[in-house]
Amino acid sequence: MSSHRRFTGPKIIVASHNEGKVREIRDLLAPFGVETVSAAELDLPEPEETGTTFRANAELKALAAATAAGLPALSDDSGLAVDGLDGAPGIYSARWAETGEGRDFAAAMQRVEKDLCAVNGGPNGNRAAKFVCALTLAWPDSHVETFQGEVTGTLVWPGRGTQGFGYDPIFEPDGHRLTFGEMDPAAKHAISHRADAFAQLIEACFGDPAAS
Ligand SMILES: O=c1nc[nH]c2c1ncn2[C@H]1C[C@H](O)[C@@H](COP(=O)(O)OP(=O)(O)OP(=O)(O)O)O1
Ligand SMILES: [Mg+2]
Repeated sequence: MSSHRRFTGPKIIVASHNEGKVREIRDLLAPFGVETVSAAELDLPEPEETGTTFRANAELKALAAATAAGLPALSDDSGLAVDGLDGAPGIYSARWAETGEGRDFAAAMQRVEKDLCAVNGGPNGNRAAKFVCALTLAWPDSHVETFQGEVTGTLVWPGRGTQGFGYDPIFEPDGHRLTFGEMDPAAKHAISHRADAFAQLIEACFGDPAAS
């Protein structure tokens, strides 16, 4: 018997204001016939990410949307954690790109590379990193289910590819020679941190109850 609460649909809020993420989450939910509406489409406010962990931020974003709109909401808090930088930028991955008027990921990637070269004494050395994703499904009564996924890889410089979003051009997942920026969306979805967390969410909250 699973102790997870199941999603009984039909409609879910994708509690994110990041278009790249919303697109990926919609792709990942597509096989389950769930109707989605994004927080941006509902004009929901973007809550301040005051948590100190991916989990805490995912939970506060999903709860804010679910309680405001009276519908189950799915959030994603994610980021790039670089081994040699003690896990930075981590939960600050979006904030490293903040310019005051929008986001500049070219600048954020440059900052990662500069900091890593400073630590390593040059472009070689330990370039291991991972992407982490916490997904929370929250209900209007404040029940939450949270799952965390990750994918390990290596940082390349300069970045390559124009697919995906955020830090994708500099991240080469282990066992692959393409960066996430060079991969087709389907190839990224097969191995990403978001897909890893998603598989756990689907199994716990969307799977066939008779099968568990
Ligand atoms: O697959 C990814 N490929 C590349 N970069 C990624 C990925 N996943 C997270 N990231 C980076 C960029 C993103 O902006 C930040 C997450 O920050 P995070 O606060 O969770 O999301 P966000 O502010 O962009 O949207 P929102 O909070 O409305 O969901 O980490
Ligand atoms: Mg955010």
